[in-house]
Amino acid sequence: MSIQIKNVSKTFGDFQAIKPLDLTIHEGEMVGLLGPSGSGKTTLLRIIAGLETADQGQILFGERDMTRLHVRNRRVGFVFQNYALFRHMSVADNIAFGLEVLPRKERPAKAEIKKRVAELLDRIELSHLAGRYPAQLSGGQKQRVALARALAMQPRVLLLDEPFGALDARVRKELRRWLRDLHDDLGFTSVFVTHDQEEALEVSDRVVVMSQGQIEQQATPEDLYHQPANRFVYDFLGQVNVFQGTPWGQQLKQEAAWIRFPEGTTPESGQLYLRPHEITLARQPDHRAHLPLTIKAVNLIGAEVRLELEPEGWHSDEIWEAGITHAEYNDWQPQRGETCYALPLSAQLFAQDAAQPRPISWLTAAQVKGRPSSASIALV
Ligand SMILES: Nc1ncnc2c1ncn2[C@@H]1O[C@H](COP(=O)(O)OP(=O)(O)OP(=O)(O)O)[C@@H](O)[C@H]1O
Repeated sequence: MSIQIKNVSKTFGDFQAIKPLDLTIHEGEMVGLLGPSGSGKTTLLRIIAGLETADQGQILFGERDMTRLHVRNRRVGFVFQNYALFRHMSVADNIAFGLEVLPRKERPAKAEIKKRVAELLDRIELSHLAGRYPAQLSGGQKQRVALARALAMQPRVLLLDEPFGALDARVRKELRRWLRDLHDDLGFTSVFVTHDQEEALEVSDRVVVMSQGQIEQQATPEDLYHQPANRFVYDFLGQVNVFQGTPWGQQLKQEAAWIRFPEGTTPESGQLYLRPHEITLARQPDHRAHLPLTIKAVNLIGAEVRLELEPEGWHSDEIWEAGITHAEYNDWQPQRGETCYALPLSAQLFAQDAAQPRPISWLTAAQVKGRPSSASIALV
């Protein structure tokens, strides 16, 4: 079932939580609403659900206008962060609840309800815990039951508000993959709210980035990461290293630090944004840049070694970050307090007055082809 949001807005008192916006969610799509706290994600989700009324605009499911339809009649499934399971009911009864309370003429036969619950228990891999009560379950198990309960009603649209927000990182990761599989298997349309970029980028077909009640960008995770529409999106999605400078010939310069722009490109006053994988680290500067950095922290946990770097003799509002492989770490053995130099591979220039960033690349065509996915250390 597709969802169309047309010119919807919402105010609470004199505060505009949602500015007039349009959004189309395609049938079978999984869309993540991503944004900082207070950006209007939950309000938008509640408007889709019918739990909140928009001041203006229309909500369509398929071709059907749902704007004035009560939440009960929209056939949406919900999952919230705080489980909301019935404490006095077993897992199986929790899942069956929505079906049991349907008006008689819509209610499936007892045997059918039993069958559906058994299938769902199997799907959430909790058949062995059917008789347990919520207090006897872990957070991850409770959330799976909450999902099964929503799915029991066979919704065409599943709405999830920070569904895994209260769980620890490992369980969260597991559950979001599991949700994605379930979504693909059952073919419903899902919209979920999160403020976790990694979560949004990992499971969504499309991510809608919101701030201050409006949509900043809607795109596939890949496009969002590689072609951010504006500074807000760039900043919000993952770590970014920022170099603020003014032009000096072919260089963008700040104090003693500089980056030389490739031939054929002109530096402009503004900020150069470089993702951690868009720089390499070296023991010496070269013709591309003079960006001395002090190593502040070395984090060995993960697929690559993360270095936190503080500008030396120049300024950046936030600490810089870069990753090197474990093999490079073993060769180099970087120590806290040591100086190293960042060299740019590619970047986006946000010139002072420009709305759109300008991509800058120091890579040759051959390098672009064989480019590693993480930063690497040039052991010179
Ligand atoms: N019922 C309400 N009455 C008054 N203001 C509200 C109400 N619901 C939401 N707001 C305000 O609207 C804004 C958007 O809230 P919303 O919950 O949609 O944000 P959010 O992006 O989901 O944030 P979070 O990630 O913190 O949940 C906030 O400033 C919030 O205080």
